[in-house]
Amino acid sequence: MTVPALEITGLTVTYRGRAGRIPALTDVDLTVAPGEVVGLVGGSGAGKSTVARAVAGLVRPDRGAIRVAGAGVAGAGRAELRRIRRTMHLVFQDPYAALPPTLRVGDVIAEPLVVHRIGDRFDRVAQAATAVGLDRRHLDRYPHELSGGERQRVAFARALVSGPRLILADEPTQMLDASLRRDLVDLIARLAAERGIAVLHITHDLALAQHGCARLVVMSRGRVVETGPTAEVLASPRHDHTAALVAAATHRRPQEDPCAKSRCSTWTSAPPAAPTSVSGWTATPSTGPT
Ligand SMILES: Nc1ncnc2c1ncn2[C@@H]1O[C@H](COP(=O)(O)OP(=O)(O)OP(=O)(O)O)[C@@H](O)[C@H]1O
Repeated sequence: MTVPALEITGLTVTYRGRAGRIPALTDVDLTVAPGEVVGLVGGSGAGKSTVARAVAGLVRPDRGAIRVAGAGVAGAGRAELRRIRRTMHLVFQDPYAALPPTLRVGDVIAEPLVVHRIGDRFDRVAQAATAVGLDRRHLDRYPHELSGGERQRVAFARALVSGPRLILADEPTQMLDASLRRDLVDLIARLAAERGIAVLHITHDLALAQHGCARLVVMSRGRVVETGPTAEVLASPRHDHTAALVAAATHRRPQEDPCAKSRCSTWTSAPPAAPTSVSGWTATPSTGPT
């Protein structure tokens, strides 16, 4: 049997702060297979981001098990957690805040290679950039010199560069223009299919989930209330919360349907060819960081 890229069982998380105890997750079960894109949907405060934070080891669960490609996250020591983190990557919703502004894009993408002491940096960065459809000339620019859509592609190139088994994408389309959202979802689906990367895609947008996620996990108030193939869940929701989400999404369309705009297919086409002569990150490998 294939080992799931992500397997969560009985995950329970409580935040403790000045406001007291806030139960964020209760007995959450969830799996993502290699190459599968699973949409994690639910209303605001349902606990979706807390799932991603717990998987990344950023919040400590009260109980439950989290396994990434078979390795346990909860209770892992620092060295083991570091090793597990090499196999997964988080992409956040805000491509403006997530990228270090003082680094050139090539160095931004290379960061995980530096952190995890992985060699062949020049080639890996160039391959990751090409995979997300970035022109190599972007590598010498700074994040503020890119559009929002390009920055989010940089975020995905950085996620890809160390060869992860799992990408946790927390509302990655949220800050993008509607016309670019579906392009990003197509990119995620392609990366999963071509590279066998498992993706947990957290989103509010059911139209995007329908387009890019094979399976949905629906959360409400810290619990998983429904899960199943996306088409099935959306066509005949079994839980009231799912039905309400579907009704709200149906009501919003078609004005907010990102597919209504003509730029939807931009990223689905072949990535642009790399230029042959430029400087810095795009120069010969010997001048690039290693
Ligand atoms: N750092 C924190 N300290 C205390 N409570 C928190 C913290 N982060 C989140 N919460 C609470 O935990 C619950 C789940 O929050 P979470 O951010 O996981 O939900 P979400 O489904 O991702 O919401 P959204 O879609 O609005 O981002 C909410 O009640 C939230 O107020």
